Amino acid sequence: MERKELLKNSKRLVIKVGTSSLVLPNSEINLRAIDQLAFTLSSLRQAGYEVILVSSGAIGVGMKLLGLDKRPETIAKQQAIAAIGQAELIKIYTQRFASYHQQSAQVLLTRDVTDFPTSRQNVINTFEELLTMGVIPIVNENDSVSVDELDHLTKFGDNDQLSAIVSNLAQADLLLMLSDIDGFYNDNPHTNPEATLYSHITEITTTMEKAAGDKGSVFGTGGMMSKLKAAKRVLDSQSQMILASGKDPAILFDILEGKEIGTLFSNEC
Ligand SMILES: Nc1ncnc2c1ncn2[C@@H]1O[C@H](COP(=O)(O)OP(=O)(O)O)[C@@H](O)[C@H]1O
Ligand SMILES: N[C@@H](CCC(=O)OP(=O)(O)O)C(=O)O
Repeated sequence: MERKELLKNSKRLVIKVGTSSLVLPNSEINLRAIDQLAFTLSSLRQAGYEVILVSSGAIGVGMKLLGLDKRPETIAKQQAIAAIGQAELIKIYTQRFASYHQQSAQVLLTRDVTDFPTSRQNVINTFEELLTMGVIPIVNENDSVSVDELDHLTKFGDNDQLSAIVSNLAQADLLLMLSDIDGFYNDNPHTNPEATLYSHITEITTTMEKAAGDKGSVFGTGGMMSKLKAAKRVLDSQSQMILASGKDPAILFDILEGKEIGTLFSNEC
């Protein structure tokens, strides 16, 4: 089946952007990318799509505000930095979305909230209400309070997993994962120039898992393996995901028109 055909009923979208798309290599906030993202998502909303944004960047933006060039070791410091960065990140998003006449909202989640049935249902209800109101929810992990303890695990792991969980909660038709790379290759293209791009994957195989290497930037936590894990969640819930470059967010217009961009993960073939 053609890409266009596979995507034709995709109305409810979750878009995930990683830190590498939001923070420049020199640690400055990538205001151009945030503005273009706000423009693109506002346009899609106005064209009738329902849009949820899962945005990383709290720690990256917090580091920039404090003038740090590497992540502090202690959890307490990382959580404090996330609190600083998240507030600034949302301030920038709110301003940029408002300039395109688009209302946005902040939803911060921890894993226990999405695992426990009553609070899970409340999250689902919140997404439904916001989408009905035409609002774009901006979701991140509540990094400042989430913990990774054996008897009390409230972290998602990373935002790739969070975006797949949000897609599932909101019953999204399509997860658009924007990364610093234009798709999934049979080897890391940064170390192997011969690597070739997968354009459509129906099933995650062990060969693919072996080809998925580590993350490419100092700010993020995901890496390609984490994107494959997210894709597996999406395929297991009979939904679809596209991994593509976040360099120019306007790429989303072309993707939704069905152009062969990035890697499509879909059970349908
Ligand atoms: N097989 C692969 N295909 C594509 N990228 C890969 C692969 N293996 C490892 N990578 C690395 O994964 C990076 C993308 O993951 P990550 O750094 O987590 O991105 P982001 O911060 O955008 O979420 C790429 O830039 C690349 O260095
Ligand atoms: N919640 C963290 C993001 C963690 C994460 O997964 O980052 P990334 O790999 O850049 O998507 C933050 O906002 O800094």
